[in-house]
Amino acid sequence: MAGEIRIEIREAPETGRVAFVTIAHEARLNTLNPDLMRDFAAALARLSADAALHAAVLTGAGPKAFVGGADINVMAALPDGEAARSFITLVHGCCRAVRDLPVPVIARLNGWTLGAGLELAAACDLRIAASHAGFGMPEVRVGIPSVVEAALLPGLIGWGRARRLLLLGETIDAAEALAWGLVERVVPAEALDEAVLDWLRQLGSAGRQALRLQKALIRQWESLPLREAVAAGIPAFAAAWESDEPRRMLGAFAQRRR
Ligand SMILES: C/C=C/C(=O)SCCNC(=O)CCNC(=O)[C@H](O)C(C)(C)COP(=O)(O)OP(=O)(O)OC[C@H]1O[C@@H](n2cnc3c(N)ncnc32)[C@H](O)[C@@H]1OP(=O)(O)O
Repeated sequence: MAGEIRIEIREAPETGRVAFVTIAHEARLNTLNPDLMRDFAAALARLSADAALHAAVLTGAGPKAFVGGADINVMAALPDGEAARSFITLVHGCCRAVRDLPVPVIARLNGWTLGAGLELAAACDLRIAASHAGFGMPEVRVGIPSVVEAALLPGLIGWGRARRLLLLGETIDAAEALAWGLVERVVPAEALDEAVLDWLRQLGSAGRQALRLQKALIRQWESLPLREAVAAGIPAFAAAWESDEPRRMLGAFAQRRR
């Protein structure tokens, strides 16, 4: 089936080592089919093992879409519930692979971000959108519920707005997505790469181990009751001292103050 996953590793002193992951199925708005999803999850699993990686950027090929959703033609041909279960497990596997990447992942939303595409974006740690991008969960309009990582949406935008996306199938523009908290930044398309670079530089100036510990802790905070979420921070803080990063970076700060 058409489409591919492109991985490019770029390394620069101000950003550290960064993986640029592109979902490339431009003719079909980078929609997700089973082969593409298997390749995506496998590629991200390989990236997870890269101990020198500092951050990742996830985007879609071309100017029109980040990901236009799961492939409707494939879903229309699913013969039964068992096949549907396998298909949605692949979608979930892609979102989980993003969440499981131990480094911060920036979603570079270069256009339509719909259905499974919005779930992938929600699975990222930071979202930046081009001003022409559009967002929505049109599943109910094609007779299916929004499931798996759609469950992240209420945490981002609240239950009322999530219901507007999930039940009304509303499509919103980038300005509204920013106002709702669905994305963290919106810029004109021609400024998208510079804005991504700006975030990568900020991540690049932070400790690699600290970012990894922070991402893992945020994931725990998302699912734990408050008391356990707070307690989970203590071993995470202690774990930071397993490398020389805190001593080195705290020491450098103290040195500059002197
Ligand atoms: C478990 C997860 C489920 C889901 O994700 S459900 C959500 C699925 N997504 C959607 O419902 C969006 C469907 N697409 C659209 O409504 C439109 O596209 C847009 C409004 C996003 C863009 O419209 P325009 O700019 O006119 O582009 P275009 O000509 O419609 O699309 C270019 C090519 O992409 C194919 N395509 C678009 N979305 C999908 C899709 N989700 N699955 C399969 N193909 C898709 C089209 O058919 C066409 O292809 P061709 O030129 O061969 O006709």
